[in-house]
Amino acid sequence: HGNYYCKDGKDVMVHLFEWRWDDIANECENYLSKNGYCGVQISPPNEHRIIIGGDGYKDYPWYQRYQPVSYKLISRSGNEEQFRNMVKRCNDVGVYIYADAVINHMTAGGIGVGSGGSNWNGDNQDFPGVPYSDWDFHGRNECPTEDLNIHDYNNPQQVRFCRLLGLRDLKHSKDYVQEKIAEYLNNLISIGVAGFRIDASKHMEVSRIGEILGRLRNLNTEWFPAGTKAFVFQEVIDMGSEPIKAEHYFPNGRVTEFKHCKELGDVIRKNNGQKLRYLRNWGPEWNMMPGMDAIIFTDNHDNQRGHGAGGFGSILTFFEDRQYKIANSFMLAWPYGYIKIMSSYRWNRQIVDGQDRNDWIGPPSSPPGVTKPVECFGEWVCEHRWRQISNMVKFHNAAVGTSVQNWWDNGENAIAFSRGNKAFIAINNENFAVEETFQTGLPAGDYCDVISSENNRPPCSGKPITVNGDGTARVRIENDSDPVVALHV
Ligand SMILES: O=C(NCCCOc1c(-c2ccc(O)c(O)c2)oc2cc(O)cc(O)c2c1=O)[C@@H]1CCCN1C(=O)/C=C/c1ccc(O)c(O)c1
Ligand SMILES: [Ca+2]
Repeated sequence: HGNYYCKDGKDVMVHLFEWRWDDIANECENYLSKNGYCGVQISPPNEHRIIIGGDGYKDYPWYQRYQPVSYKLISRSGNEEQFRNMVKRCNDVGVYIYADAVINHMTAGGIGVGSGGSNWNGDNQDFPGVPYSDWDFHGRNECPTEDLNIHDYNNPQQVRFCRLLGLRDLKHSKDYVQEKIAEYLNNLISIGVAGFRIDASKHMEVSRIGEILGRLRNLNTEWFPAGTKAFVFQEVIDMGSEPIKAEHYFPNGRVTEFKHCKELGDVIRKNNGQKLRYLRNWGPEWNMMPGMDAIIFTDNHDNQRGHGAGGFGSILTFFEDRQYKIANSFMLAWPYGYIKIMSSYRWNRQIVDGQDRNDWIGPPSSPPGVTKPVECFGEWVCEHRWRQISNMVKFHNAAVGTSVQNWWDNGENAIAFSRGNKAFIAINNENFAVEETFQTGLPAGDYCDVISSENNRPPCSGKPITVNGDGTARVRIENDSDPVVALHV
């Protein structure tokens, strides 16, 4: 489904996790459109539950956005008018919006009022804001477990038809349910949204997702060519140990490749004695899905908090900034998959017995529960603005369509390669500096290392690099906080 994915060879997306719509609109105009980004994954725009844990603990957790109350466009990120404004302003500068579609479920048990003022009652599965009623959800007829919750991820029937952590599970076999979901997604499309992340796809049957996608209209011709279909990627957390596989979902569109972030984290952390030179055959030979089907990332909103594959031992995050820059530099330099850069907010991580006690904490807010405007590099990490990452997006765009050539490694944890005659990168994950004369594949001339410099050509605010007539260059890669050197035309 959907082949629309930006244009002019750009294809890097950023997940502006928990950002407000007004702030995203500003970021599209002021930064993303000027730095080679072409897509934004936004937090779920629909009305959601407001979770108060009580006595200040677990109040307004980030995952309240993943408990829908209705499909009204009123959430912690803003109202419908602000949403429309954001989509228009971003589309007008060629940065497209991919909405996080939470369509497997509604809230868990309990009752309350959602972020848009709609009443909801999870106990008797009544969501008047849609409306959904009891018969729109899976029950004893479909789910085999006593408490209607998922207990066994090796049982596809439980995974699809029982409740994920008590979340009321929509019955997608019903025409009405498919109609309401399609109505929601088509509303987003008519506003100008370019595609969707289908949340918790593992918990829906492939065919039902396909039927829902079959009900979608083509993209809005104010910004997209007539007949363009939504770009869809499905979240399927598949680390290879469960019967439900990512490739089952290929007929519907692309799929998140969670093996990517775990394996890359393990290599860069040197887990089990792994070496950077192992990345020479990075891609399907590492048991990952074909690049054309893969949405890849170094971390995401869930596993950056220690959940999911590998816990804290594998996934790299902004907390591990030196290794994180290596991971993102490599990901952006290597020709595999569709890349999604994570952009986070800071929280007070407190790992106790392998679990972050604060893994629930929501975005910066004042008063509690009301998200603050974004200020990069303070409470908002803005990884996508880090020079070492955003300049590598430009590297990625300059290298589009070229293959890996001139691979070099020192047998251990220092590697280098070029991308055709467009770009060259050297990465040093040793604990000593590396200095070599490399074949860069680049035309002779003066370049700037884009990891330390703003520009790729002189005048250089960082390291100048001269490429000789034979394409070689003498390069020294420190083992400091920026252990990468990258050049591109
Ligand atoms: O301990 C938790 N969850 C139990 C582990 C199951 O994790 C969840 C998974 C999940 C995890 C691993 C899998 O292999 C899998 O198929 C599904 O997907 C979700 C998707 C949602 O839309 C809403 C959710 O609450 C969840 C969820 O709880 C905490 C507290 C509640 C939310 N949560 C969380 O940890 C929330 C996690 C979360 C939320 C949104 C996501 O898109 C996501 O991928 C994970
Ligand atoms: Ca389900």
